[in-house]
Amino acid sequence: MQSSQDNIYAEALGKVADFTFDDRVAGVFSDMIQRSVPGYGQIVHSIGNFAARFVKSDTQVYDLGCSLGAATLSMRRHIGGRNCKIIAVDNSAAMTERCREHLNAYVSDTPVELICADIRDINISNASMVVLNFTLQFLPPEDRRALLSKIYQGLIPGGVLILSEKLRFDDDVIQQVIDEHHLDFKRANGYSELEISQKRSAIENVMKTDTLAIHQARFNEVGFTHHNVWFQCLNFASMVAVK
Ligand SMILES: Nc1ncnc2c1ncn2[C@@H]1O[C@H](C[S@+](CC[C@H]([NH3+])C(=O)[O-])CC(=O)[O-])[C@@H](O)[C@H]1O
Ligand SMILES: O=C(O)C(=O)Cc1ccccc1
Repeated sequence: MQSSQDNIYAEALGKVADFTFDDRVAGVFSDMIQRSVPGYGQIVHSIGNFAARFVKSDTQVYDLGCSLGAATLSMRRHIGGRNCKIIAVDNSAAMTERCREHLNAYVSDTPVELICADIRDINISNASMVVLNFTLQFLPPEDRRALLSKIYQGLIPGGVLILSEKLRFDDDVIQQVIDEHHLDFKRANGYSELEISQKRSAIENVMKTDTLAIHQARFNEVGFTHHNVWFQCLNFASMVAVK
């Protein structure tokens, strides 16, 4: 298990291709997400605490878009002895291969079923907790509501969804102020102007962010009556919804 520094966009690329979760990205993903997403470590840590409170015996737990398994590992540490299964799903083979190594590096009595599949195609049932930690933003916007509805239907009463997302803001001034602050965070973490602008070009077609109002409306549409932001740092927020 080897984790390297992200220098994917360090050299000038003639044409910047759309961002994909390929082998190169998977190899540096841990470094990339920690240097790009303020609050990521705190969110992953807190997901473990939510699991300790919400995960019920004899139920299932889902980590949708699990990447290297950070949220799965955090939850698994807190839910031993409950006869639960964690179902971790990602459609990147490069990610799931590395995720398997991470999961195998620790012992636990909670089995993890790791599936390389599209989260739009899996069944969700008997779930006491579902995590979408920075994954929904990569689905085509028109597919997001159906996924959230499937999650709502698959949760048991009292079950919880943790949804973390990069936000966009309707107010242009606020958008600019917060975006610039986020870029300062990336600069402070060692990313150059070239890396920042090439990464931006790479993700602009594949990551269509929603406003908080859109997330709230969607929660209501699919049936969640209890939901709120529980963490926000700049344009990165994590929401909790309870069935
Ligand atoms: N349709 C899809 N089906 C399955 N997986 C998908 C799909 N679309 C994207 N992915 C996967 O969603 C993950 C998003 S990263 C999640 C971080 C992780 N949750 C973490 O807590 O470290 C967030 C980021 O890179 O900002 C990638 O691994 C994709 O392959
Ligand atoms: O890098 C960024 O600016 C982001 O918005 C977050 C991100 C982090 C990791 C992969 C894709 C997007």
